[in-house]
Amino acid sequence: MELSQLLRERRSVHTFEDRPVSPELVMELLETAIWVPNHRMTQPWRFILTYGEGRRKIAEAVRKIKESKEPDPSKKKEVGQKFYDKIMSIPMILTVLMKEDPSLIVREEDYASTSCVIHNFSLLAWEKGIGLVWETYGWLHESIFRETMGIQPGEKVVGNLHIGYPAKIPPAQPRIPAAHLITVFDQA
Ligand SMILES: Cc1cc2nc3c(=O)[nH]c(=O)nc-3n(C[C@H](O)[C@H](O)[C@H](O)COP(=O)(O)O)c2cc1C
Repeated sequence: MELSQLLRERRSVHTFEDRPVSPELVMELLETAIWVPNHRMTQPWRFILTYGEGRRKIAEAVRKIKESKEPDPSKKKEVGQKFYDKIMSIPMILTVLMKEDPSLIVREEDYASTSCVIHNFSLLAWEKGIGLVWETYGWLHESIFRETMGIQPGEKVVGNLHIGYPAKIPPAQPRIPAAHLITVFDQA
């Protein structure tokens, strides 16, 4: 597939077939995805790959978080179970972490590079028929989740990528043409 077609046709995918994704394939794609521009070559990223029975760790952590936040005691169990089931319905989750440099400038550059890794990975996956969505829900920053995943102080959770074979591909969301957003200086 032409790169331009791949870029235009990729979508964020939210619902997946009940079909496993090969961890070997994901690792192979990730090895290519990390070839991003990276000022100072800090390579600040780290990844946690969760699938199969491993998903129960995340599902249990989310259950605890959601139960603790539900004010109505009669609804706690139901709400916790809903989020537990949601996590268990996702074939694979890639948690993307980034070392947070004390310098704001370096941190911003590092976040830009890590975002490039994620998008590279997302395009490579799409080329193989695998969909994903980059999720940044609030509970990524809860201590229960961090402890469950062994996330160290000074590591930023950039996102959870929900990965799987798409059950449904959402329609494209329109983009403002770049031509409407560009200022050109071509004369003195
Ligand atoms: C930094 C970032 C965070 C995102 N967080 C979420 C999220 O928490 N939940 C979600 O459904 N989509 C999330 N998305 C996906 C966007 O909603 C999606 O890219 C956008 O709707 C455009 O759709 P498309 O990717 O199919 O073109 C995120 C995307 C980015 C780049």
